[in-house]
Amino acid sequence: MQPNSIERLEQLIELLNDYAYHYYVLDKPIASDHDYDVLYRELVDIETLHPEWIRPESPTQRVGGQLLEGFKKVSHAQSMYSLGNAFNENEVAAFIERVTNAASGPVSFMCECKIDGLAIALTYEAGKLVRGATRGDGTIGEDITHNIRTINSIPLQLRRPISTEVRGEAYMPKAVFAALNAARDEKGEVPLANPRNAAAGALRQIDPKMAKQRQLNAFIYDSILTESFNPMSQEELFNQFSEVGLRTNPLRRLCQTKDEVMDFIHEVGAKRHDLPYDIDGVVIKVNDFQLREALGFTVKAPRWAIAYKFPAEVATTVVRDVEWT
Ligand SMILES: NC(=O)c1c(N)nc(OC2CCCC2)nc1O[C@@H]1CCC[C@@H]1O
Repeated sequence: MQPNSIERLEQLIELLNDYAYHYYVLDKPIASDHDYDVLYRELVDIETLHPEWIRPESPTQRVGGQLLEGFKKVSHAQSMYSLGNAFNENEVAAFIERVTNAASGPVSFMCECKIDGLAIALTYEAGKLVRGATRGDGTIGEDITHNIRTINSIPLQLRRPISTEVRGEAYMPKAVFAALNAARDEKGEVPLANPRNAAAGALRQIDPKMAKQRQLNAFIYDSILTESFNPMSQEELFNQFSEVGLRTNPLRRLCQTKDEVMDFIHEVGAKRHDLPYDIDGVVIKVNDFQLREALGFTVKAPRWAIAYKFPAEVATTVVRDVEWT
């Protein structure tokens, strides 16, 4: 294969995107940073020699050059629903009872961490990322493709050439939030209030270079054009997401009873402070898609899911000991 050939360019894109999948999506690197950097440099060199060969799915294209004036509006093909809330075990029990009464047999529930970030919608055509949008009011969002592309765990090209729209949560990892605030403190700048606001600010940046600096991450949890996926359940949908290269949160559990749901809620609640991301609860979803179909939606939210919210935390303000002179 010729060194500066289009075949070599295509091979490098495939290789580098595969390395990125293992590193950012599976969190299991298969190449050293050095090896990645050497190949990345080779790709940049070929693209510099032949700019007409540059592909949108090339890893060198994550940070675009042109700045937008503003954000285009996006009307969601299917509403991005919100979730009804449950604040205690009784309300969880009531949800489970209501759903079980509507079912013809035992119901299983997929329980997921409720990531405290921003809902996003990603559109892929023939496996290539063509659009990223905010939830907005659930019906109309904003086109933030240029910033979505800077999130390393969101593939620019799926591992299967499918066309679909998937939904998930973009968030700022706690460690990134702490580092950004330390840097701002150094410069005497006002600190960011919390990771959620910081992520919202990042996705609203006009300049993708600024968004990239915010080092956001994302988990995918839903899809609306499921003809590309043919899942019978949330469990299967998560497995199919992984197969095509989409990142999902492994901290989830399929539960058969209210007690198992509550056990998961208590376990996640106990480890909440050690998680690398902020959560504000647990989302409890009917696993089976046929039962979801039967239950349907209210105007605002699905009848087949509920968000158990953790009690608001008491902000412990540390009062410094005053040196009495
Ligand atoms: N924040 C989350 O981690 C989360 C999740 N794990 N799963 C869902 O499922 C959707 C599917 C249909 C209705 C809710 N939604 C989530 O967050 C939503 C986005 C908008 C309102 C909720 O925060």
